[in-house]
Amino acid sequence: MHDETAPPTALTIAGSDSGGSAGMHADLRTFFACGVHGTTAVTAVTVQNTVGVTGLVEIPPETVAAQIDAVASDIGVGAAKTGVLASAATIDAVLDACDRHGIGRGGRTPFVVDPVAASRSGEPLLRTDALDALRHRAFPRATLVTPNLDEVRLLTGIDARTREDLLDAAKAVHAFGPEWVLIKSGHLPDDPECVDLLFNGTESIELPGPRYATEHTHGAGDVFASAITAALAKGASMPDAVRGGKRFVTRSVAEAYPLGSGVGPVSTFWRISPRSY
Ligand SMILES: Nc1ncnc2c1ncn2[C@@H]1O[C@H](COP(=O)(O)OP(=O)(O)OP(=O)(O)O)[C@@H](O)[C@H]1O
Ligand SMILES: Cc1ncc(COP(=O)(O)O)c(N)n1
Repeated sequence: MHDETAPPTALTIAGSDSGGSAGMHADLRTFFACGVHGTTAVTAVTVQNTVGVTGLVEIPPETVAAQIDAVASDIGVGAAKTGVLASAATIDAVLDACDRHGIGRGGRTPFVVDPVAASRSGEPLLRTDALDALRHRAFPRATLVTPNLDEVRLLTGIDARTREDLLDAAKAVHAFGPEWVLIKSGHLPDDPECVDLLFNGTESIELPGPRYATEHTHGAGDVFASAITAALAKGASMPDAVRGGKRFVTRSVAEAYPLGSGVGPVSTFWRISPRSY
C-alpha cells in the first residue's frame, strides 16, 4: 500500500553507466529531480565513460526478475521504464515479472519501453536476437515506446531524414502494438529545430523544441523517458507527461556540460538551482 506521506515511485529496468551520464544513473537523477522515489532492476553493468563503452556484463535474467519482484511486492511501482535490456532472455524474464505485477498494457501500471540498441558512441548494447523480442513481445505490452531515429531504422527499416518522415516512422512502430509511440528527432540531419512526434494510432501531437549547438547530449534519451515515467507515476495523462518531459529534456540539453574528453552529459542540476555545483 502506498503511504500518502511518501513520494510517488518509479522503477527503471536498465543498465548502469560507470561514467554517470546515461542509463540508470541518468534515470535516477531525473526521478529525483522530478520528485519521485526511484527504484532499480539492473540488467547489465557497462564499463563506460564519455568516450565510449568498453565492456558490458549481463546480469542473469532470473536476478533481473527477482529485483522487479522485490521492488513491486514491497515498495510498489507507480510507473516503470526500460533502458538496456541486453538479450531476448532478459526481455522474456522482465515481461514475465511485469505481468506478475500488473505493469504494462493489461495491467494498471504505465510501462515505458525505451528500445536502447546502442550507445551514443555506437557500441551495441543489445544482442541482435533481442530485436524480435522487443518488436513482438515488449512493444505490444508498452504504454509508450520511445525510439530515436537509429532505433527506428533498426526496428522498422524506415530511414527518416526529414520532419515529414516522422509520421511514417511512428505508424510503423505503432503497428507492433504499443498504445503510444514517441519518435525522437535529435538525430535528424539538417533540421534547425528538434520537433518530436507523439502518436497513438489516431492522434499525432508535435512537440516543438529548439536545437542547441552542443555535442554534449549523452543521456538525453534516458532523461526524456525518465521524466515522462516520473510524470506518469504522478498520474499525468500521456500527452501531458510527454509535453512535460520535452520541457525537462530541452532545459537539460541547454545546460549540458563538458566532462572527460568525449561527449558530456545533459544536466539535471538546473532543477535544484541554476549552477548548483
Ligand atoms: N541538440 C539538441 N538540442 C535540443 N534538444 C535536443 C538536442 N538533441 C536531442 N534533443 C532532444 O533530446 C531528446 C532525446 O532525443 P534523441 O533523438 O537525441 O534521443 P536519443 O538518441 O535516445 O538520446 P541520446 O542522445 O541519449 O542517445 C529529444 O527530445 C530531442 O529532441
Ligand atoms: C547503460 C546505458 N544505457 C543507455 C545508454 C544510451 O544512452 P546514450 O544514447 O546517451 O549513449 C548508454 N550509453 N548506457
